[in-house]
Amino acid sequence: MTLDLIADKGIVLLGCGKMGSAMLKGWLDAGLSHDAVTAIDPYPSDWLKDMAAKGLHLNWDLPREPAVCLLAVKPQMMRDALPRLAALGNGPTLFISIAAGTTILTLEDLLGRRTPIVRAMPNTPAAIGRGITALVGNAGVDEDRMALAEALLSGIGRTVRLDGEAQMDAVTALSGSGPAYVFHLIETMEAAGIAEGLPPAIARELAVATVEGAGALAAAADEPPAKLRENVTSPNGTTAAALGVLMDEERGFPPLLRAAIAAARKRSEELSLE
Ligand SMILES: NC(=O)c1ccc[n+]([C@@H]2O[C@H](COP(=O)([O-])OP(=O)(O)OC[C@H]3O[C@@H](n4cnc5c(N)ncnc54)[C@H](OP(=O)(O)O)[C@@H]3O)[C@@H](O)[C@H]2O)c1
Ligand code: PRO
Repeated sequence: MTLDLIADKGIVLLGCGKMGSAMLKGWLDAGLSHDAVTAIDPYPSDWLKDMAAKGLHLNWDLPREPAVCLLAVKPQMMRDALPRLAALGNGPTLFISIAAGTTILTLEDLLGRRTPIVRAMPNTPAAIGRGITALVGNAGVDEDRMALAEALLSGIGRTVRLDGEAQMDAVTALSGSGPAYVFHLIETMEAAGIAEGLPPAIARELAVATVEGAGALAAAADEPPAKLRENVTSPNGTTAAALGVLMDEERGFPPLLRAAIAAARKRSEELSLE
């Protein structure tokens, strides 16, 4: 089973907001044909309407037996929205849900127990092909369908297979929500630079390029992030002065990030019950 199957039988997106659009943009940029895509969204964005003008099927009838249905509505909307696709359950169509918290069991209840379902957690850098998506399948997902899900999701970045669904709440808290933490880091670095006297445009450029470069170096280097941090830190220098604040075990990054990611994980668990 390859991506040719998607080109041939089509892909349906249920919900095409921020994350659905980020993924769709990544696939279209990677060469997926517009007319292989059916998007269902009650209030389509201008971007989605532009894609429809290029051949995407917007709020059309469903294809008879699409290769994939991507479920990208909010978790709270899933029970209202999913019956629209229920006729495709218990068949060959692979369902991929990216909804935070919504469990495979809930999706099986709505679509049928024999439905092949992959639960996946992507992140928004997917829009430029630099996302990372963790995925796990139910018993109906054979190796061919898992490979199809990985091939599709690797079109928008990296993929990682989980050992079990129980890991998904922690993944959501770390990499699903994670880009927001990094964007907030950029915002606060920029604001701190301005407070120290830099013009706003220069502070923004320095903050974005520093995070971009450090992320790329961490991804490319053989050394762990701790060694890369040490390489920046001259004895009794400027970095050591800053890290004295940031690495404080009471008030620095370690307790702050631990609390933030625990809060996100808890919220993901709660969403499974809503
Ligand atoms: N954003 C992220 O970074 C991210 C990352 C990983 C996973 N996720 C997951 O992705 C899902 C979507 O999140 P999002 O941030 O993209 O939210 P979003 O921007 O609100 O997108 C959801 C889309 O679904 C539409 N919708 C609402 N009811 C619908 C229905 N009955 N049928 C079809 N479409 C319907 C919404 O339209 P209206 O706006 O008009 O209501 C909206 O365009 C969530 O389950 C979230 O947990 C998000
Ligand atoms: N955005 C979704 C949320 O905030 C899920 C991960 C990223 O709930």
